[in-house]
Amino acid sequence: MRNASTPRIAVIALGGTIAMTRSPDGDGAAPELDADDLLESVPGLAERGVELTTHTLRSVPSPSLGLADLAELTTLVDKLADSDTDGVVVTQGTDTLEESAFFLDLTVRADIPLVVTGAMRSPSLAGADGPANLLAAIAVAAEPAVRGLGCLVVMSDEIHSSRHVRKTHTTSTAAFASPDTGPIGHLVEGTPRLLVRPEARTVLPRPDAPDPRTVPVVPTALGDDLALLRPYRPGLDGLVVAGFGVGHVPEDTVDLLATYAARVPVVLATRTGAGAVHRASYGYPGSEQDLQRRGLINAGFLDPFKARILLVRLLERDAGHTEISDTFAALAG
Ligand SMILES: NC(=O)C[C@H](N)C(=O)O
Repeated sequence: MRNASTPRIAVIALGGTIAMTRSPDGDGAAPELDADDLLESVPGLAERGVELTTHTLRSVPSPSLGLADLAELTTLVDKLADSDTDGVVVTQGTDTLEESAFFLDLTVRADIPLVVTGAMRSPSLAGADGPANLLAAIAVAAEPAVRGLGCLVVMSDEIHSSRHVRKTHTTSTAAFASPDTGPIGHLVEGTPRLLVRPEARTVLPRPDAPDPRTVPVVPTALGDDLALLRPYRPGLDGLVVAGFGVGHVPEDTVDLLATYAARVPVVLATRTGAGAVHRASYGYPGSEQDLQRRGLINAGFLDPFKARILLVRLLERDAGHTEISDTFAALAG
């Protein structure tokens, strides 16, 4: 019989480097390992006093994950929470981990501890970080104090809120950081210690069936007149512009962006990697003030890729311009 005080943690594997092996013929690493294999590689797991269930939902590199996969993942997490699961750990590739985590934060109904983790080094490399990250993630998922905090990311013994965390390095095992806030906690001798609480989460109801939307992220670049968006492309449902600095674009792209903003939601984020888009610091054509006067929506602290996830989720439920800008204002800071 199950001991009622033993936390019951579900581990859901999606693939990624944490689950990759190298083929003997010299090809690079590719996902092979399932959730059971991942747990077998974790030293000290038996002493953690948790009961584990495993689910291998996908076995893909994370660049190939899609919103339909995340919708299915959300359904599974909510289903597990409705059974007797106390916490959930999702393992996936690190390339898109910050987007998945934010999607889950916006979408999962349940308020059980939910943690996403991965690895920068595959199991066959010296100093593979997957087992330590998985052990730490399980410890956080088993921690009742993180209940209700939304989806968290645990990497390198740091606990991050999904709203602020970013992959900031291509290879370092310390690739994950929250440039605007720092980590919300750490693992100290294997035990989660929360230092601050993340901002309250917003949960957006899910549509009954996946309803894909076409929303590209378009970065600005010196001398680029956004030719890819010309002539006007009616197939786009929305746009996220990753502008310069606090939210700027070249003057010769302003009319084009205003044309889009008159028809579809256009969100203004920053390509800098940290800090918020401003509202009224600059007043020249192409400044953040000019663009917001022309209908662009301020992404606040949300980076362009998370802004896209939020916009897609809002469009999926047919939110209008006012609801979209109100949600961004409330959630993006
Ligand atoms: N470190 C990783 O997991 C990178 C890998 N390309 C992935 O995202 O699946």
